[in-house]
Amino acid sequence: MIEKNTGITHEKAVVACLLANTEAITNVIGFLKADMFSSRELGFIYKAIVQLFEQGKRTNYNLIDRTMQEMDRELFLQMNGLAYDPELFTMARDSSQVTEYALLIKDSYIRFRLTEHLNAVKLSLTDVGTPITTILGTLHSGVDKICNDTDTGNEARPLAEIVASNLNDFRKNRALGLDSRAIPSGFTEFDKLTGGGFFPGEIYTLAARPSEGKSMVTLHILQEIAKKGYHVRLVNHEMGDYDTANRSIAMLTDINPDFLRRGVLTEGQEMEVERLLQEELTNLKLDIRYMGNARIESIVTETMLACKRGKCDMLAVDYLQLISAPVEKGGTTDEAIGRNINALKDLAVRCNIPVIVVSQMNREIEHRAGKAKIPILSDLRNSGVIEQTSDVVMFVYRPDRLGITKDQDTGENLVGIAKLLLLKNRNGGIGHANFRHNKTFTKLWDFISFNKKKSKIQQIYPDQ
Ligand SMILES: Nc1ncnc2c1ncn2[C@@H]1O[C@H](COP(=O)(O)OP(=O)(O)OP(=O)(O)O)[C@@H](O)[C@H]1O
Repeated sequence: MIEKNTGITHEKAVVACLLANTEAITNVIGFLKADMFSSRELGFIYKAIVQLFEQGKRTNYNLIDRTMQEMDRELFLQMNGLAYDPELFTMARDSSQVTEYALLIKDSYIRFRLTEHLNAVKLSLTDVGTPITTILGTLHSGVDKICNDTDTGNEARPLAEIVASNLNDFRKNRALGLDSRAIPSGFTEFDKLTGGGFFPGEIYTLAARPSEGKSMVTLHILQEIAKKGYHVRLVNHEMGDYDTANRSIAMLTDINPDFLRRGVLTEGQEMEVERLLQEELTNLKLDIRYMGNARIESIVTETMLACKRGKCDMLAVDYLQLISAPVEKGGTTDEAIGRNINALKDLAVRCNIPVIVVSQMNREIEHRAGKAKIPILSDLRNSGVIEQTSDVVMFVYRPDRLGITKDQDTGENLVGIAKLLLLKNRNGGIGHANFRHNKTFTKLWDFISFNKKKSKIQQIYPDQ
């Protein structure tokens, strides 16, 4: 038997959590449906919240009220909108419990549907005229329907359905004239190695020694991708918007970063920034978001909303260890960071976008003998779980920063050449991809096209 009051308490708790915390919806939307609520009114509020989320809108009380009015004015007036139950705004709302409560609602709903169904079957048993095979058939089909309606035990999809959806994708990509569904990084060697660049649904961990250039490489890649018309998003935990923008200016103009840091430019430099704004940045869809040590739920929700609005083809997070990672009782920091990177992987899959996550390294490499200090996978900080979850793990490696100016095997000049070392690639090749940088690492270039235009660039940057 369903205990109606217990059910209502959970329903109230879920709605109260969702009203208080807009991010909590991402925890429950995958399995909780409005008709699972036994309270018509609470189910209605939930339905409005879901609709807003599907439209990519961040919820607030006014918006929910308005949406409810639009959805069913009669019911809205009957219950007096969100004012229906003032307790919703005052009851204790521990949003960490929202998934648990929502699962209890789903559980109650299935029990309720099963009870209804079994009662009907029981009744037909008393009718000796109904063949037993019919009764058994009804029993099975009813249980099947409940499972289908609630996605219980039916989360898997038939292979044929998935292949058909892939086929649609193949056709769309060919019609668009694409070589690969991956988003090209702007580094030709990297794209060649990976089969096209960054693949939707995959997570790319980018690590390096301190100040080796992780943030610069990430920003550069996002800029190059945005230049191709993609809408990209950088969530920054380390650098404020002002500094990120200054790095972009330094990358895209010839203004010395020291001037930008001081915040005072010459009139000529101001004109250069003005030109940059008007000619290159106005239509560049690169969104920057400083989030300090925000919780992973905030990053996930904001990104999901941006994706639903068609405003996020790719996400980069700089950097993993600065995302808030509360350690559970008896747990470890590694487990907490593991939960964060798993949530980012899930986000990449659910939104079907590539996610770059910048990560720190541990100090092991500094203790290794020899000059080369070439990173290995176990140099990743919190390495186990990061390595397992990431589809690709790559390191920025700058030999000239270690005083290595010539390749020992090939004799190649390494000054101004950095490498992306791909040490893990679940679905593609591993190896290294070169790129170019100037002496101060304020500008990066594709290795291949740089070589073609080398003489021109050398006139401007003689250190190359
Ligand atoms: N606009 C700029 N202003 C100052 N330094 C810059 C700028 N652009 C590039 N650099 C140089 O690039 C180097 C790499 O910086 P970046 O922040 O990308 O490294 P990181 O590996 O992300 O660093 P951290 O370990 O601090 O996270 C810096 O040491 C700095 O010398």
